[in-house]
Amino acid sequence: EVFLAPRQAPTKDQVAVDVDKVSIEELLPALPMESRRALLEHQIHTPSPIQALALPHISSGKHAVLISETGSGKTLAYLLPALQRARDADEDDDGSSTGPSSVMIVTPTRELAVQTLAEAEEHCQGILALATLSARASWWNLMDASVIVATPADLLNIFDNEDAEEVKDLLGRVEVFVMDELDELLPKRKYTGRKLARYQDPGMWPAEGLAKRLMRNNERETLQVVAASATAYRSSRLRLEKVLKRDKLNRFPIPLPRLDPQRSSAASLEAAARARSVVEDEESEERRALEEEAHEKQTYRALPAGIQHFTWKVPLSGSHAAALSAALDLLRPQAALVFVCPNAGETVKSVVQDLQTAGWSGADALTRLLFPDSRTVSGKSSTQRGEAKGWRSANRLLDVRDVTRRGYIEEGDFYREAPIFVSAEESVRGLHLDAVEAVFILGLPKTGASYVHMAGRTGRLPHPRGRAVLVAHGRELMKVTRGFLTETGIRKWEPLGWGSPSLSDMASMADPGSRNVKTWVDDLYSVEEKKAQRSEAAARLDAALGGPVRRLRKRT
Ligand SMILES: Nc1ncnc2c1ncn2[C@@H]1O[C@H](COP(=O)(O)OP(=O)(O)OP(=O)(O)O)[C@@H](O)[C@H]1O
Repeated sequence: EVFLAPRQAPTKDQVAVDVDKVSIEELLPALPMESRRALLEHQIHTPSPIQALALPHISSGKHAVLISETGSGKTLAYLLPALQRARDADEDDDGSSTGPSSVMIVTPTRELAVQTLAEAEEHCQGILALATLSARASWWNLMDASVIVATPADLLNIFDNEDAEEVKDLLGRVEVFVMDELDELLPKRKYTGRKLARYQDPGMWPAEGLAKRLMRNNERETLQVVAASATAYRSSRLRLEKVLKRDKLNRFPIPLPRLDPQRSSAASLEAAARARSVVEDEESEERRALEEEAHEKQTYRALPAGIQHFTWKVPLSGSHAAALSAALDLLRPQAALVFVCPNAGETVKSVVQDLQTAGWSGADALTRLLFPDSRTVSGKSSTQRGEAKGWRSANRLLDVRDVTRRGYIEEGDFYREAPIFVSAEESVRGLHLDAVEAVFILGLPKTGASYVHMAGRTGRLPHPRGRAVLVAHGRELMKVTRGFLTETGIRKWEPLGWGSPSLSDMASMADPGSRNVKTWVDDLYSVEEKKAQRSEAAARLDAALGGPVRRLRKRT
């Protein structure tokens, strides 16, 4: 019944944005007018906990690894102070020998780069020269840019075709280097592409190559490194630190200061200040033992508390898409994201087709949009092939953002026309789509971290409520609900429903005039499927015992 209740209006944040004594302006006094206006437009008044910690820390030029829940505003937490620092550096610049200062932000996908760029543009119009993105940018755009947002492989590819001196010039201007989604940029696994990395040793990720090149070519004393992710676990941090340790100018304190509101009781500005000194103490601390990571994972909550987690059990013979359709009918989200895991036995395309058949006219694919080689350093031919694709996807992403913007979706819209975007995990890493009220994950996610990033596409600020539904077979569900506990910090997945009706049934149910969802879900699943399952179980037992159970009993 809970799930059939009319949708509740999102209530104000319960995810502890209780730093309401402070405002972002107080934390960043030199915030320019454009930024203030942009914040007001997005109804951003009080900083989120990570912002309360990060804004003063980063604007003072200190390095940082930002770790906080998905959708908690990490982007603004690094963007606002980074833009500020680039401006300040420009003002201090006595001669024009070093040229203007710039902020370089690298992301694992072009889509995320497009989104971050759009956010940066809102906050720096007219103040900094130009923000740009390598995928579309010519070399001259890049040379002029104050903010560069791109994937590391794109940047390395562009650098490769240019004069080394000019590249040195460009890198020499970088004042703040940001790695968004650190664990995706520097994953634990090794790069095992068919082609050897052209720039560095085999096994190196492009982000590593870029960081090394930056350190070699940038002589600024004040060069600042910031990394961010909800799941920046120890292994990714160590990998980054290993690169930074090699800096000839010794600019980076190891371990890097870690900003994590959950580890500091940042409930007020005083607490945030206390937390900052905790962080500074940490800089001098010895590297911790390996158990720490286990402990960290155990106590760490990478997803906001406003997300409810559900399971939907698919029978072995049933289809995930049909189960998804039934689950959608129960939850009726304003907009939804669906992830198809590789082991689900279904593809994005087939799921979209099945949803369309079942009457979900708003279903559409949002996948394989990303530049295919954006994650590894690779050969040129694939780069060129990816170029056009990358652009189509980037533009499409902006359309998708509009479609899912709250306010564009009329409350009264018939729920079967709601936008439902079907995708694969990596395409949507880090993206913010506003009205996504529910996320459906079909099949078994690879790791707890990938569950976190998929489920984290809902319940994001400023509407921190959402639902994540894992649609999978019984065994897979068990694996998740038992095995992912430590990585996700989720204590319980509530069962939402089970079974998968035939798609033609779903289609006939798509008539808005005749919907008593609860009744037909009960009819379809509870009675018929349960009966079928019971006889199936009996048959299995028979087989295990070498004959029908009842007859055995009769004989004895
Ligand atoms: N202080 C705030 N109050 C309300 N909304 C905010 C605040 N800060 C950011 N937001 C909004 O929250 C949304 C999510 O922010 P953002 O994309 O930066 O999350 P994130 O922490 O980077 O998440 P992820 O880990 O999934 O990448 C954005 O649309 C942003 O406008």
